[in-house]
Amino acid sequence: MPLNIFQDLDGLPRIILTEPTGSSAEVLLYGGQIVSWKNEQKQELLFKSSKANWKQPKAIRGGISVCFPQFGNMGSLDQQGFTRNRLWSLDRDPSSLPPPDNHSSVDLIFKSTREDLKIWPRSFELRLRITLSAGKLVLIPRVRNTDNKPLSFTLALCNYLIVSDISEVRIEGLETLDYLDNLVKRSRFTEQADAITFDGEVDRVYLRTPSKIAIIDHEKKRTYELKKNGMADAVVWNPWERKAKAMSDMGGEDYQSMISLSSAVIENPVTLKPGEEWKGRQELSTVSSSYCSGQLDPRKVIYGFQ
Ligand SMILES: O=P(O)(O)OC[C@H]1O[C@@H](O)[C@H](O)[C@@H](O)[C@@H]1O
Repeated sequence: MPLNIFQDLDGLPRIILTEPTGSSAEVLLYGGQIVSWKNEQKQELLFKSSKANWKQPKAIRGGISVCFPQFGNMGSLDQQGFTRNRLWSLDRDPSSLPPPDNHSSVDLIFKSTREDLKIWPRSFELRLRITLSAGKLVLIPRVRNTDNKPLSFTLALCNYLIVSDISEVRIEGLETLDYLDNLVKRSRFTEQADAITFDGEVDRVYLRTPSKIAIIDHEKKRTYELKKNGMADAVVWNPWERKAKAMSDMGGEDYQSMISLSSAVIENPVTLKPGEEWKGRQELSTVSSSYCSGQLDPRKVIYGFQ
């Protein structure tokens, strides 16, 4: 059965993915952005700002967006690159990946237009496969160098997740790692805490992280697991109150119910020879936890101990 593409009231073509247990996801062709992921109980898992601007050309504040070919302001392009602010297409030939399941998977592609080539004169194909299954959302980004010279890029899958209260959330899996602190001119530090907790603005690029990171939300009794391959780094961001209030597309109190944890390749940019392809993978899932004074051993979540 073909994919359903809806043109909603905002005029943004969107694709709805569903799967038998009742979970669903919504994907916009604009930016290849995932704007909704609901679990079997129809609870939304992806944060969207209460002041999200659904008008192009800016990406919507929230969901999951692909920042390419530049992370943040680490280059001459606009913040987070330009592909999140462009219209993508359905990829009818996602060759080298097995055929998608039409209900629960979609393949998207972005290729630069003539105008884009003026901003970044490199020829490439950026692909994204989004697959929904019971309790899981899997993203496979791919980049092919279709130019006749080498292509270098940084990339991030910027995930905005809903949490009950940011002050009560812990991130496990990043302890003892080095990070670049975007709030201190990207200075390098080593994480000293047992877990990342939040009591103010955080904007850090953790380097060479393990492939599994957990966000433990005690109040919601929910743990998000992020598993990633091909993307060595992870970005943790929460703007906190002052910055949130200064942002035109973020509600002043929204920072309390979100955490942004991104899979990224930043420290060592990818360089592709002509014709070469890079592939990454990110799997997001939730584990419900009945955490109560130490019942949940976070090491089980991270390392899978029984
Ligand atoms: O406002 P943007 O471009 O979507 O970026 C939001 C944030 O995204 C994070 O990933 C970056 O680390 C932050 O530095 C940035 O402020």
